[in-house]
Order: sequence, then C-alpha cells, then structure tokens
Amino acid sequence: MPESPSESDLPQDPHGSQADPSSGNAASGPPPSHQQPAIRQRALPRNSGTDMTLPDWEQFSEEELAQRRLAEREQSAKKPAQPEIKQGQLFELDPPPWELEEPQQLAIASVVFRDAPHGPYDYSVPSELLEKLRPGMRVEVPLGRRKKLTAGWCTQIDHNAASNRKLSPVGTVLDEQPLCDSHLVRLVLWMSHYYQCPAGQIFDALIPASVRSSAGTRQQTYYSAEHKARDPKVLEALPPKQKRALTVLIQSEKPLTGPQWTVLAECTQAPLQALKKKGLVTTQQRREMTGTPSLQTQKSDGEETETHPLTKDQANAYQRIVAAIDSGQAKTLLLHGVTGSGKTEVYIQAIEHLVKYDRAAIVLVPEISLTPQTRGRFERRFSSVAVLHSQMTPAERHYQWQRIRRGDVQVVVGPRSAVFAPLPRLGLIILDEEHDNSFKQDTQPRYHARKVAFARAKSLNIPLLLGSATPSLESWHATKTGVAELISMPKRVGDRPMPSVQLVDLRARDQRGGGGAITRQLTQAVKETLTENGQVILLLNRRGYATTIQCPACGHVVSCPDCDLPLTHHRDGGKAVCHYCDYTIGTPPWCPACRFDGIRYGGLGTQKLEMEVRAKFPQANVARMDSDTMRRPGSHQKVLSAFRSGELNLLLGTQMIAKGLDFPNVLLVGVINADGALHFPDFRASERTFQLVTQVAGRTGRGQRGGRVIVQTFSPEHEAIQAASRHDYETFADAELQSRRRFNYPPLGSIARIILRGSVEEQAEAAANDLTQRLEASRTALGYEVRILGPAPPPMAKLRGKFRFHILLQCLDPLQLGATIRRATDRFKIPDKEDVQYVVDIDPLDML
Ligand SMILES: Nc1ncnc2c1ncn2[C@@H]1O[C@H](COP(=O)(O)OP(=O)(O)OP(=O)(O)O)[C@@H](O)[C@H]1O
Ligand SMILES: [Zn+2]
Repeated sequence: MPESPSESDLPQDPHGSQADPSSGNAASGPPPSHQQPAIRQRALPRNSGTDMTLPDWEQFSEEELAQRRLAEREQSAKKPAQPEIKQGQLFELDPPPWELEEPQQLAIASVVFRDAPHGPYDYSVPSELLEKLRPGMRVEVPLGRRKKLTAGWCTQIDHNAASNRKLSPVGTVLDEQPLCDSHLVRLVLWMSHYYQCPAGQIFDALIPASVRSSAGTRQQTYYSAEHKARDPKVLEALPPKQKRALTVLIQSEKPLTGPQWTVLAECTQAPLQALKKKGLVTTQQRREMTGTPSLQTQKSDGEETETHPLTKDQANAYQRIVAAIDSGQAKTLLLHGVTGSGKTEVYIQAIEHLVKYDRAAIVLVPEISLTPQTRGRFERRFSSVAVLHSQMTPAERHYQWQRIRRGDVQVVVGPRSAVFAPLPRLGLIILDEEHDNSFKQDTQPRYHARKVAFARAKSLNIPLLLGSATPSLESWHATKTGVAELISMPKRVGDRPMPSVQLVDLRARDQRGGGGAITRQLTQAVKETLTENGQVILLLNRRGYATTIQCPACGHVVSCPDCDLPLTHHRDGGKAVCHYCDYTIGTPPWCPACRFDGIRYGGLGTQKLEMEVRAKFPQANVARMDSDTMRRPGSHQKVLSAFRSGELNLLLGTQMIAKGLDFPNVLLVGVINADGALHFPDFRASERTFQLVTQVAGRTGRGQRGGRVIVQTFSPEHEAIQAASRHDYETFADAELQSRRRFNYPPLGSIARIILRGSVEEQAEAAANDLTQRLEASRTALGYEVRILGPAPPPMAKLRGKFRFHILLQCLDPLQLGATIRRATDRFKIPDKEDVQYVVDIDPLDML
C-alpha cells in the first residue's frame, strides 16, 4: 500500500503564522515572547538606507500603493492597450469570442521557466493532481505552439480561479514534496522582482543542482500486499511458493524491497513476478540515499577549546542579541567589534540561546575553506552543524540539504548561497565579516546575501546579525537611519591593545633598501621578530611573479588577446596568464612585436615576493598562500595548522591571509603595498583599502606578546590609510559617507549597471545605444529622477573575446531605479542573429 508522506515529512512552515495575523499563533514558538500575536509588517519610510529596503509591495503603505495603482492605470490608459502576455496568447492569437468557453471554476497554477520564455504562465490543474501539487514543486507542462513538454517551477496555485480561455493542463508533477516552502517561494519572487532576473533562474540558484538531480540516491521499488490478497480463499488457491511469499508480505509491517522479500520468503524472483502479474501486490517507487556520505568535520588545528567568561562588551552584545531573538521581531543588528574583540564567541553563545528553543541559525562566512578556524569553533560547540562549502561532492551537498530540511541541524555555516538553507525552524541569520565582497554573486542572479538575508529575516520576523570590524558603509548607514541597531565592541578581549601601525613612505627612495619590495624598516622588523621567535604575516594583493611583461625597446606589453589586459608572468612553468580569463601562453623569450631580446618583467606578485623573502631571511620557514598555491582541497588547513604549530613562521600571500585568522604569536604584519586597490576607477576604492589594511593589521597583537604593523605605501597621507593606521573606523566611515553624499553614491542613493557584450563591437554598441534611449524614454514616461550615464566602454572594455559597454544608472530611490529599468527592458529585444547579451546588475559592487 503506498504510503502518503506523514505530517513530519512535510516541510514545516513554522513562522507562517507570524506574518499573517489571521492564522493565529505559531503552535510551538520558542521563547515565550514569540507567542505574542503577530503584527502586520509596517511600511518602512522610503529612502531609509537604500541597501536595506524591501520590495515595493512590502514597503509601501496601503495609501501609497493605491496611489501608485491609480497612476499606473492612468499611464496605461494613455498608451495603446498592450495585451497582457498569457499562455496561449504568446504564440497564437486569441480565439474569437464564440470559441471561448463558459467561464468555469478551476484551479490554476502559475509556472515559471529557467529559459526564455520565462513566464509566469497559467496552467489548469487536473483534479488528480490537486492533492499533490503545491507551490515550490517542479512540474512538466506543455510550452509554446508545439506544446513541447518543459520543466518549470510552480509558484502559486489559485484554487478558485475562473477562466474562459482554454488552458493547457499541468502534465506531470516532478517532486514528491516542495523543494521550497512558501517563504522561500516568496523570497524567490521578491528576488526576481528586485534583481530583475527570471524567477526560474533564481529557483535554480536556490536549490542546488545536486538536490534537483537527487545526487547520491537511487530509485528503490517497494512491494506491499493488495487488499484482496488478504482474502484466505485467494491465498489458498496459490501454488506453494507464491503462497509462502505472499504470506511473508502480508505479515510484514512495512513494504519490502525485492531483495528483502526474497530473503525473508526464501525464494527467487519468479514467485514475486507471478504475484505482481496477478495483481496481488502493488509496487511503489521511493528515492533513497545510496549511503551516508562520511562528512568530514574540521580537525582541530591545535587551537585551545576552553570557553571563556564573556567580557563586559561581549556580555552587552550578547544581551542585546538575545533580546532581539526573544522579541520575535525582524530586527537588524550590526555588531561592530574591532579585530580580536571576540565576535565569534558572541555568535556562538547567541546561537546556544536560540537552540534551547529548538530553533536553528544560519551563519554566513566569506569562503569557509579560508576560515577553517571559524568552522572548527562551530563544530566543537554544537552537536549538529552543517558546513556547506565549495569542495563538497554532489552527494554530500544533497545529503546535507536533506538533513537541513528535515530540521536535523542546529547551525548551518556556509558561503552566500547558505542564505537559502531550507531550515524549517530558522531563528537567526548571522553574516560574519559582513563587508566581504564575496557575499555578492557576480553571475546571474546577481544577488547580495546581506540583502537577501534581510528580506528573509524580515519575512520570518527573526533577527539578522551583521558582524565586522570594518562594516560596509551600507550597514553603517543603516545604523544612522534606524534601519539597523548598532552594537559596539571597541576593545579587544583581555584588554589587549590594538597593534601600533607604522607607515613607510615608498616615495622616499632611500627607504628602499637594496631595490627589493621590502623596505629597510620592514626588513629590520622581520629580522627582529624572527629572532624573538615571533611569527610574521606579509600581505601583497597580487598573485603571480611579475604583473607586466614589457619590451624596453618598443614598449610593447604582452597582453591577452581576449581581454586586452596585460598578462601576468608566472615563474613556475614560465607561463604568462590572463587573470581574468585564464588565457595562458609560454612567456615569450623575446618581444613578439620587435623581436628585441631582453623583455622586462615589471610589477610585483607574490611569487617574486616569496623569492625575495627567502633570499633575505634564510632562517625563516616560509609559506605562500594565494589562489595558485591553494588549489587543492585542504591546502589552507594544512598551511594554517603548520603555522599554528610554529613549524612555519612567515606567511605571505594575497588578501586570503587577511581574513579572520587568529594566531596569538603573530608579532608582525607587513603590508608590502597598501595602494594596490586605492587607484581603481571605483567609488569604493577607499573603503576597500581601509578594510584590507585594517583587517590584515588586525591579525597581530592577538596574544600576550603584543604586535606591530608596518604599512608600505605611496600615499601615506591618504585618509583611508591614515584612518586604518589609527584603527579609526568611525572617522573614516563618517567622512566617506559625506563624500558619497555629494554624488549620491550608495548607500545614499542606489545604482544599477547594465552591461552589454558582443563579439562584434558595432552591434554591442548599437544595442547599448538603443537600450539607453529606452531608459531615457522610460524615465520621462515615469517622471522619475534617474541619472543615466553612458553607454561607455567600462574599464575592462574587452573580456573573454567580447566587446563590452555599460550603462550606469543612479537614483535616490531604489524603487524608481528598478521601475525605470524594468519598463525599459520589458520589450527590449536584440535581434537573434546578433551575438549580443545584456545583464542588469542591481547594486553592483564590480565596476570594471
Ligand atoms: N571572553 C573571552 N575571554 C578571553 N578570550 C576570548 C574571549 N572571547 C573570545 N576570546 C578569544 O579571543 C580571540 C579572538 O576572538 P575572535 O577570533 O572571535 O575575534 P573576532 O572579533 O572575530 O576578530 P576578527 O574580526 O579579527 O576576526 C579568540 O582566540 C577567542 O578564543
Ligand atoms: Zn583574458
């Protein structure tokens, strides 16, 4: 007898009632205060912290919405009526009125698709699927004139719809249970609207491919006895082997698999098949894990594991987070704690509070393999942690996803995509190092995990905790406008002082001892530190050996043919590599343009720095950490363990050594060139420089022995570097906000970027011009104040063989910005024969 999924198998929607006052209280809301009657979300004031705003339908008051609707109706009255595109109308004309059916009651499902046409389109739900189909499931439906069966996602079912058009019916329901609960479906629809990306593509980003393909599972057939087989007369009439087999099956409490059944009945397959033919047994297919993947937890790297009593600052932070959890409201908290102030311990204790109520948390971290230490700390303190990372096998990923959805997990730790973890009883979302750029996805859907976390937390009425020593200006601004609450931890644990920072001016030539990259002052400091048995971290944010390969005779620079950017020379294997597309050639021994024999390597990468370090400090045990040396899974862990044990005493590398590491014996941090990010054509250049220098400086002075920092720079007077040298976040952030205000840059205003690319430059440019005109027309029609810049070639005017153009849009109001683009791109189509694509990037971080 086929089993229907039991109650507990169904994805729970514990907070469903919180957003909807009509449905009463959550049955088992944890802290007592969670039980209070839910409050309908109040409209946020517009323009309050543009990075922290919700979609328009959540943000407007009823009155505003009504006004908007009125305005929209007036708009549409002016323009010739555009037929709404619905299934059936997309490829054929509407049927003449006499062919229309009588309007009839039916259930209609909305379905969206990954590929164009994206939908949503309406389908009727046949009565036999009514019980089964729910939003968040995948279905197969006929699409287009040819009625080609296509997989899509069901986003909504209207049970009392009326339609007089003949709708195609839903064909097959592909999932046993929804892959997304109703909250996640709502989140998808919001993301689709806000990021202007088809909902079908967002579903695919939300549900890992391994889950969609059921990686690591197989189809298993189960047998059970039909009702009529229980009739003794039927049983008696059977040949002995079949009789014995059927008796075994009737007596079994659960359905049996073929192998189980043959073993218990001591028979071959033959009697089973005979019984099946006679219609005495039914079969049922179920998907099962083929095995339990052995999940690797982070081995301790030797860090002490004892817990400490909280410091005064930590205790205060903890109290305020707990109050937010207990309030049952969607509050955003920014924990601004200086490096080494013990933020992780605060997160852990807050989650310990949460799990007492049987609730779970998501902790988003930059890339988990870079921070094995953070991972280890969570795994040691909670009994069931799911760590999601990029090196999992599909089977592991699917297994973890199922564990998470069943509610077997207290804490999910992972990178940005973990914001979608389908925890049934989510009670808190934490973004550690919330300023980190890796939280923004740079492919479709181009979402920012902070914003998505904000929307998710808001719809569930749970707190969102952002933590950083160098908060993004978006979050800092949010504390000024009341969107987020600020919690400060201005001191390090154990009253340890912040390390002193010395700036070394690279412009003064005599400072540069011996022409290398390491100045006299830094050389001296490294030697002293190594003599005292201390450890050293050196930061250089460029990988490779030399960053340019240039001919001194004719000036030719060896560049990538696909990206027009200089290739970087890598010494291992003598390769010249494009860092944007990985185009690789053997480094030419002479100039490819004029054949001059004596090509020069300019600019400095980590490989070259490593050689200089080994030559200058022969007593040091050196490791280099950059994406070239850290390709293999587990390599970070290996290097960091060796560093903790003291086997290594000098670590050099790119920004990946600046993140979160906590080693008490690091007595010196050296920044080889702080200006790397400073002169990028990007309004966030200062912010990034400040963050990088402050974060790497924060890796020292974390033990009893203190620490110091030496920053080499060509711009010692630059405010970002000055402020970082004083550990003065607030002065920097407030001044930076002032200067952004002048240009309405985020977070004071919103920006969007549209990138067009094509293999034929003229076509890409023509499409960019066309789109710009549409944007201008759209702005005029809506009467919005949107600034449109471009089209122009971006700093990277060519990438992977495609010519690029971009259009920048700025507006104080993110809703006006979004609406302007939506209207302009709505019917914007590039001729199929042209190889030109465009992407809309809302709140872009990458301006290159
Ligand atoms: N209350 C405490 N008493 C003593 N030590 C503590 C306490 N809380 C945390 N620590 C220790 O202080 C160190 C720094 O903590 P942690 O790594 O969480 O800092 P952080 O604020 O995340 O810093 P960063 O921003 O630099 O990553 C850790 O070794 C941790 O074990
Ligand atoms: Zn390239």
